[in-house]
Amino acid sequence: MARIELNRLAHSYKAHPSKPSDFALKEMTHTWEHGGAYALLGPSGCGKTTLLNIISGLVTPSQGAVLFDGRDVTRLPTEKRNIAQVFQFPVIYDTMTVAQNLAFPLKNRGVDRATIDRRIAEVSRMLGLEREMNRPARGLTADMKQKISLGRGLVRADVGAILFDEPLTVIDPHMKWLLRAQLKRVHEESDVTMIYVTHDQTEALTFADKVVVMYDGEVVQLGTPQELFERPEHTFVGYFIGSPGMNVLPARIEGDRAHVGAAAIPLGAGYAPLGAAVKSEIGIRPEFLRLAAGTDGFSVALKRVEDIGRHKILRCELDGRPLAAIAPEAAEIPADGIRLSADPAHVHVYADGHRVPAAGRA
Ligand SMILES: Nc1ncnc2c1ncn2[C@@H]1O[C@H](COP(=O)(O)OP(=O)(O)OP(=O)(O)O)[C@@H](O)[C@H]1O
Repeated sequence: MARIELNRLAHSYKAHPSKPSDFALKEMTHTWEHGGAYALLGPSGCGKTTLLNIISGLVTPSQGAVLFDGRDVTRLPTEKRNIAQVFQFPVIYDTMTVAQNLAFPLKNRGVDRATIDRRIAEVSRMLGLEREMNRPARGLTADMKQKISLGRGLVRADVGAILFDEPLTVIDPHMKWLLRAQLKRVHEESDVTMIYVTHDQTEALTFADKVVVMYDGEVVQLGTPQELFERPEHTFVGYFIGSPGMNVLPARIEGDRAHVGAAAIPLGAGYAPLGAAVKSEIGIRPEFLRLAAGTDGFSVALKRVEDIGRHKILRCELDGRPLAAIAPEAAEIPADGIRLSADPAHVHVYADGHRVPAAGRA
């Protein structure tokens, strides 16, 4: 188990970085609690692998420190950090059997035979590899090889953290679900800190207790799946998480009203003026919009209705911008124009992408 602290950490691959865009990782300070299951989530190029490699010791950061349980490990090589790693593609020995591959990290550290046998039996059961144990790794499918890689990551009981870099990329979709559920169970049983890199929100939300959302070299939010859903701290989080993502609309904020074109949308509380220089927007998740009766709410142009079984997605436009709303499966959708209303407690205000706290609301 390890508590991982990132202290004013930043990294540039350039020798002489001079501007923010030279940094693959912009300055961040975070503590990741021991025993937590964290997912690093973000689009390609946002810096996830760079951050993971700094934690594992493959990359030395150009600024700041990494501490494991209070000990500065910034300049320690990977093998001195007491971590296990699982990469995107299988890293196994083709000439060894499955059992020998699983035993390798333990044998390497001089663990006794009885413990090795017990651990590889546990891990093989967990991953459904029992029947393959005596087969040579060569010739196994990519799926199977990656399971062995996962097993090698999980086999040591003494590691402080296990780092996974998109470990299920080569696994077929059905098996992905099973393995993710197994990893979650392993985490619950072992209490080891796990950090799991992915660009897939489903993978992140089903695996992690805490999701670290990265965008353009920054951690834009670190929160539980529910926090990311209910209170996105950045428009990117709102847009990236959820299906469909949060509606983000340019808006003029006046006290407790947001004006989008002709629509005046009530906010949950009053806001101080944002200033003319900032890009002011509101964010409303489709789940918090509903069909309004009579003259309630605001008028939108309905473009199409998608029936996805559990509910309907109303694809609308407000002031020429797309706006999605979720309606119950049984809802009658009027053909002659619709009005929507938003739950004011779930209308967020953003200045230059960052959520603005309301006066009187956290
Ligand atoms: N060894 C390197 N040398 C120079 N630039 C690099 C190096 N590795 C990554 N970068 C750059 O740093 C930025 C962050 O890359 P990184 O691989 O950390 O992102 P990522 O979120 O893991 O992306 P992906 O999901 O595609 O792996 C990108 O602009 C990338 O081009």
